Amino acid sequence: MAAAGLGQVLLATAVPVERDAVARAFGVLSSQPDEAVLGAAAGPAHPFRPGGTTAHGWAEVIAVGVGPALAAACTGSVLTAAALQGSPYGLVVSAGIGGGFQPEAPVGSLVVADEIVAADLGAETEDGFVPVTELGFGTVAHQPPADLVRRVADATGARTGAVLTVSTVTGTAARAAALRDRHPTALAEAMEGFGVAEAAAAHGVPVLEIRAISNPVGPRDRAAWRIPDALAALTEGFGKLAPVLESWNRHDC
Ligand SMILES: O=C(O)c1cccc(C(=O)CC[C@H]2O[C@@H](n3cnc4c(=O)[nH]cnc43)[C@H](O)[C@@H]2O)c1
Repeated sequence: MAAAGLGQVLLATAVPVERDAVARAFGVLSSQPDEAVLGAAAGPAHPFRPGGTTAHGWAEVIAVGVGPALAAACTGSVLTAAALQGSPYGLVVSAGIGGGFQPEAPVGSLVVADEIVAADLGAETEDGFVPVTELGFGTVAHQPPADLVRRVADATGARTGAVLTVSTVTGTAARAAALRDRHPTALAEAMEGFGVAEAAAAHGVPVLEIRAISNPVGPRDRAAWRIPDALAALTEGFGKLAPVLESWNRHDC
């Protein structure tokens, strides 16, 4: 595999609580102002200004916003800025909480993506969903480095499978079943992975996605989301991951 250990690791979460849960694993707190991520909710400022958390000097943890579009734009901005400064990132990790397909990915478990899939990028037809690739456009999936995925799974006990990126959180059993029909290896869904992966691919940088499961994918029951448990799992998982990511940073794989 090509040399990939030549730059820092960019850890991209959606929201500040996820960013802080990851940063806690490295014993640091964020220097990124929350209002830089929360955007309209916090005032008229631009939704993102770079400036994150340095962890061990080899990783940066930032919140890039909710949804694939904002995540792609913010991640791309950070990767471009780093490249222009002559210190490009060597790996990007999309991280945070997510919904888990049951029973394979229970609440509180960790999932590492062997494939990052845009699950609703396409067209609805009388015959069902058609991905953009079948319409002759773009891409709908990115593959993280298999060797790194295996090492992450070995270090953390994370389950390995496809992680779907959706723009609409699944809220019915029918939708969950349709997604699983189309993506039999899917273990989780979230809202940023594919956007982060597109930005990384545009820069020729490898990507990972790691999700701590906060809720089942299925009928909407927001009160049942176990966000604190998932954030704790995220912190614990990244605590175990530090040596794996750091060695990826130092060596060719
Ligand atoms: O209450 C809602 O329905 C809702 C709608 C949009 C976003 C949220 C968040 O809490 C955002 C945080 C983050 O969580 C990820 N996530 C967690 N569970 C799921 C899921 O079942 N399906 C998709 N994404 C999920 C996602 O990456 C968000 O960025 C709540």
